[in-house]
Amino acid sequence: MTGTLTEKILSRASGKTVSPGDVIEAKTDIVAFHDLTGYHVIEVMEKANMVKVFDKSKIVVAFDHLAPPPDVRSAEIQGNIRKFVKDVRLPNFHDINVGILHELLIEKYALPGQVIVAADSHTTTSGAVGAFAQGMGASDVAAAVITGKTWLVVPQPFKVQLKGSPGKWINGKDVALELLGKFKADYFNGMSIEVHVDNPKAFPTDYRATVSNMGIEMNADALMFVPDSETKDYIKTMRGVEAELMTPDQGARYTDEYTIELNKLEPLVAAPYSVDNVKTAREESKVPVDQVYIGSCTNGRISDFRMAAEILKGKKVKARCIAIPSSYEMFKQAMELGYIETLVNAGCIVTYGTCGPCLGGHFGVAGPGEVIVSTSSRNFRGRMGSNEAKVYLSGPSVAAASAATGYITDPRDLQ
Ligand SMILES: CC(C)[C@H](C(=O)O)[C@@H](O)C(=O)O
Ligand code: SF4
Repeated sequence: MTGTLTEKILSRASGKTVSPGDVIEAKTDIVAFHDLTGYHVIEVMEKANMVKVFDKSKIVVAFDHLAPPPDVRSAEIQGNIRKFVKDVRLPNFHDINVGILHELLIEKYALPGQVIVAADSHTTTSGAVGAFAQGMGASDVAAAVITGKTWLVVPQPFKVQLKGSPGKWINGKDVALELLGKFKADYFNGMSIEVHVDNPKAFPTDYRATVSNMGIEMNADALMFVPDSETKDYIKTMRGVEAELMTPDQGARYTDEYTIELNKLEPLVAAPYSVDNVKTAREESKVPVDQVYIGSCTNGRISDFRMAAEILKGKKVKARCIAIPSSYEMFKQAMELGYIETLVNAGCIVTYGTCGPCLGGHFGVAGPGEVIVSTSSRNFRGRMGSNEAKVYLSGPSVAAASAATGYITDPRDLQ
């Protein structure tokens, strides 16, 4: 058999050789939920009178959407989930001070070759380390929590090849937006995207996580990076673990493929109101900006804060700027490296470990008529607050440069 990564992972997980289109039952290596959907997952289990867990060590719970609770209802929901976690004695529980679920999954749990399901669409993020990771609804996740199994349709594999090295201000977001601009938001429906990186160190795990995260915006079932030396180093550095790499076989057959020359990419944005309304940042440079958000499970990692700090060093922001590293670990690293100090001196508001403004939840909801530049995942109408707000998605360099000037700005155009 000459399998793709998708086929190899799903063959292992189902105990038989699979092909695209097969409906399979797969063993799950990690099952996860957060506060907002966890509430429903537990409700489904309770209503079915099946409050049991297939393997406590394989369940991950994190509070992020409602962290810290913005209202009484959120505090109540978190209280109920805390009680569940305590009653069932789940060891992998992360309260409001640890981070966004998807960030914690790649920092602490996900491994190449695993099957991961979680009650959140951006579960694809764990594809950054070569896991087949898919978001599911609360009932499917409840079933996986109870049985350790899930059902899947084996997707059609699509290959993306990344060649060369990206320019100074380019990161994973520009690759994700390049794919969205080229193929549009529904093209990859029923497919899994496998990204092969020619030069592993030129495209680190932080960047990969952004692309995998946006896999769901492309409608892909999964977006996995073929694990390589960079994956091994990342897992070793973050957890001290030697990861085993599962990779596609030589000669694996893909439905189609597409090559991106990283050095040709320009800083991109997705203009309102769609993730695939992609333009260069320069094309939108006349647009005045009210608020900038640097953070989320899409782009809240240390390399994002490095870029933002490099741009904002010694400057004062001209648009309100909210900056939220995606976890305690990312915040701590950013603090130790001086990035938090740089951002605070530039006039940014900084906290950590919340989804907050990404989904218009709290900590900086967009008002009517406001223009927001955000490093997060989605820009549809109403996503970050008012239906009359306009959200432009970008990577951290465009976001920070836009905060510095008060207009959408390509970082290469900064004085
Ligand atoms: C609230 C949750 C169900 C949702 C998701 O599934 O993605 C959220 O995280 C988002 O980004 O829109
Ligand atoms: S940060 Fe945004 S995209 Fe990520 S899980 Fe939270 S709401 Fe969803």
